[in-house]
Amino acid sequence: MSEAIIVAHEVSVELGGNPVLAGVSLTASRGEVVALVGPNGSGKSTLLRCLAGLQPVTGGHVTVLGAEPVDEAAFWRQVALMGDEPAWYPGLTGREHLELMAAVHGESRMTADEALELFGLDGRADASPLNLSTGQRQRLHLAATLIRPSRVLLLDEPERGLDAAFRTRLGVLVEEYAAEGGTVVMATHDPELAGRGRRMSPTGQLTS
Ligand SMILES: Nc1ncnc2c1ncn2[C@@H]1O[C@H](COP(=O)(O)OP(=O)(O)OP(=O)(O)O)[C@@H](O)[C@H]1O
Repeated sequence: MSEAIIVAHEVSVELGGNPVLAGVSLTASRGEVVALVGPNGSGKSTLLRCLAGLQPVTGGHVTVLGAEPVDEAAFWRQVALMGDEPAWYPGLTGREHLELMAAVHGESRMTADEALELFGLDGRADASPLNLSTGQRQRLHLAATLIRPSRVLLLDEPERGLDAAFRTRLGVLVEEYAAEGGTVVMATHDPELAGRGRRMSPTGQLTS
């Protein structure tokens, strides 16, 4: 039996007095990809935020890497979260953002130039992220998330803005991350991407 890296046990969350998650359980092991699927508003992002220690639970419990997730530096050194678009640094190019991530985290999984090539950004490496297209900015965000070492990858709709070819490549990258021993939980509306992992729904209903 593989090592359980993420355990959510009967997690409940209320937001604004409304139940958003009602007794959701999830386990993700080392080397596993779990895809959170379900309609808009079903609680995928909320569950991811619980796993990231950003959303307190009203019932149940969560452990990540054997401890309760906490919004602290030691936790984020092991856990990479890709959610909403980050605030890009004014005056830094795309390449410089990647160099910054690689330098700060150390032992990066690839160089900035390798990441630029892998994410199809080599032609726009010296542009400000703000001057990239929506899909190019999403690729840069993914590159910045995947260049750094981590043991857990939490992705919230990573396919947003990506063209079909790159969505397929993203699926391969996620599988490779897991094959290297990482654990991935990703919320997605893309059926092909969801098919890369074990599908589960925060409502417990899998429609297809
Ligand atoms: N701050 C908040 N206060 C009250 N309700 C909230 C808040 N944030 C989210 N919700 C509600 O919680 C529910 C779950 O939202 P969540 O963003 O987790 O869904 P989701 O499955 O990720 O949706 P989507 O597919 O649209 O991204 C929704 O009904 C949403 O309206």
